[in-house]
Amino acid sequence: MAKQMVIGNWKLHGSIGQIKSVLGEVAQARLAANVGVCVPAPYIMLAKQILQHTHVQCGAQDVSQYHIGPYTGEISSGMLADVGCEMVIIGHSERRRLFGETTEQAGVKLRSALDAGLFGVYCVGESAEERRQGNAEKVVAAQLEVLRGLPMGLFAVAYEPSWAVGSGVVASGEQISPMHALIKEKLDDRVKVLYGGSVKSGNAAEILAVDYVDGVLVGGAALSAFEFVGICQAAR
Ligand SMILES: O=C(CO)COP(=O)(O)O
Repeated sequence: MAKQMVIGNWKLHGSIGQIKSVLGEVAQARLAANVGVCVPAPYIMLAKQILQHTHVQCGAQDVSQYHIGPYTGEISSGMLADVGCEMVIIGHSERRRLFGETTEQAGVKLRSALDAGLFGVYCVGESAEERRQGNAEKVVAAQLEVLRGLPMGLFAVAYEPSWAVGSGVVASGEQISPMHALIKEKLDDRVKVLYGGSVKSGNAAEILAVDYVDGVLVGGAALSAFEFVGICQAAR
């Protein structure tokens, strides 16, 4: 079986000092897993430099749907590729919920990222209310619609139920496994499906052993070298 993936999402955290100390330790760890770190955009080049002699890839957390032009504040996929960025998270629940990003926009962003040669990490997931109403599968299926026709192998899907993100509540194997199976069934069984939501070094081995889990997308625990390296070491 191909190596499981562990991707860290730093969100709006970090400084030059913190990037140097955490990624410096990650660089020393000689990780066997397929690892990526998605840092805030101003630190991508620094992260690249620190991780240059490792297999750890560097990523961004969002990208513009536009390539070039009068779009103040935007960063294009071409610019990310230009500074050595290798992957990008797209459609994270925080982008959708807090910044009103739509599935259609996320689909355009993903296509733009793939065109620039970036690996896409496309996030899907339901809210607590949507799960309570029995609509989790329907919500995720609708978020997958924009992936139709995309070539496999150039992106992964991250299943991150928003109620598990930053809450300390991890989805159970009984919730994760059928959702990952559904995602593979809707797309292609070769698509890598990662789980995200309160993954820590202490629960990573259990989550990574769940059927149809090809890796994890890690938020808070990615800010600690001890935690993040522990999660990477749990990957098979
Ligand atoms: O949103 C996440 C990763 O993208 C998950 O965040 P936490 O690991 O902090 O729950």
